[in-house]
Amino acid sequence: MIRVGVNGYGTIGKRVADAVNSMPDMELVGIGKASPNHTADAAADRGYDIYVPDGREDRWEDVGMDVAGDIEALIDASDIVADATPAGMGAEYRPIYEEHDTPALFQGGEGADVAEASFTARANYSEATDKDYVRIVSCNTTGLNRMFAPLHEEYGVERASITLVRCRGEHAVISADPVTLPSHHGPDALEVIPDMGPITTMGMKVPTVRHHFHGINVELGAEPSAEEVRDLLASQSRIHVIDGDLGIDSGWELQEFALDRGRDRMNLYENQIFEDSISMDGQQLHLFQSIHRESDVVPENVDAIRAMMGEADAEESIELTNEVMGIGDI
Ligand SMILES: NC(=O)C1=CN([C@@H]2O[C@H](COP(=O)(O)OP(=O)(O)OC[C@H]3O[C@@H](n4cnc5c(N)ncnc54)[C@H](OP(=O)(O)O)[C@@H]3O)[C@@H](O)[C@H]2O)C=CC1
Ligand SMILES: O=C(OP(=O)(O)O)[C@H](O)COP(=O)(O)O
Repeated sequence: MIRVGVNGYGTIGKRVADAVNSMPDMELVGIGKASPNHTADAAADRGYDIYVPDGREDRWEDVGMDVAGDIEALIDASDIVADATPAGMGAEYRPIYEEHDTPALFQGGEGADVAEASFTARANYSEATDKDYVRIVSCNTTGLNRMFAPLHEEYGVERASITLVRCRGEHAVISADPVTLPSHHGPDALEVIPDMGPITTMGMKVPTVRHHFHGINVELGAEPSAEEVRDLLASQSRIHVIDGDLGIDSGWELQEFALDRGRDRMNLYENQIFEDSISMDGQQLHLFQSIHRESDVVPENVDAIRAMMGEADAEESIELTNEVMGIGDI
């Protein structure tokens, strides 16, 4: 059994904790959380032990919530920690993980230099084998890498130009995010698949929630038909090619789709590629895909834990994770 601590129990951490807790080869030691709010209450209801930053115990006791110890106790009790603290805080925690000699994996809000490798299971699982510090790239970059990896293996990705429309749920404006180019996604994709052609990514943000959209243009090293590309992408276990007849064209429809399929927390772990958008013009591939920002990195966390612990190869880990989480059942 791999004993896993999940430090940070927000959007990503709560999903990673549930996934770890459901794996037959893992034991969830507990979760790290700062404030004793409703999310903490829900974690306690799920039976998760809660560890809090040193010095905060009184706040929890004041509202009658049990604390199992401080975060350093969580780190000590764990074989590995999945860090899902707010962007940038993982880098502050890294020296503490090192002091406790506990390997850790980080999320995409951290810079590449927080870890020894950046990770997407489909693309570079073995890069994380026996490493102590690994970064799961962001939700958008994970979605790009899952698409790039089979295209690059089959045809070669000679160059790509991607427009990312990122859901940010903030003010009712559309903005460049950031104005400078490229956004971090292209460089991060190349951290994972370094031998692809230049990748230019342009980020925008819009005031909506849960689902990012990507307008994709990839120049391939061959001229397959749109049907061949469709079949290749549909054969990937973490890509769902949405049948055009289903009438899905928005993040709202995708949320309904997830709920109707009984997905916990509206999770859609798979890239959602719109079948009717897949087009080829010579070597140029165009398509639209959507990424559920809250959940696509969750199976990647599970696989990275196995890779870092040297417990399984890529195929074994991905298959087990998919089976337990119901990935590919839609
Ligand atoms: N949100 C998303 O859709 C995605 C996020 N990511 C990345 O995942 C990481 C986590 O993001 P997200 O889940 O959104 O973050 P959230 O803000 O939702 O959650 C952060 C968690 O960390 C806890 N926390 C705060 N301070 C501490 C501390 N000192 N020690 C331990 N825990 C602490 C928070 O507790 P409390 O609530 O009590 O303050 C909260 O539980 C970031 O790197 C982000 O960029 C990647 C893909 C998608
Ligand atoms: O949506 C996200 O997080 P955030 O909006 O909570 O910062 C993910 O971290 C992915 O963002 P990005 O891949 O566009 O950087």
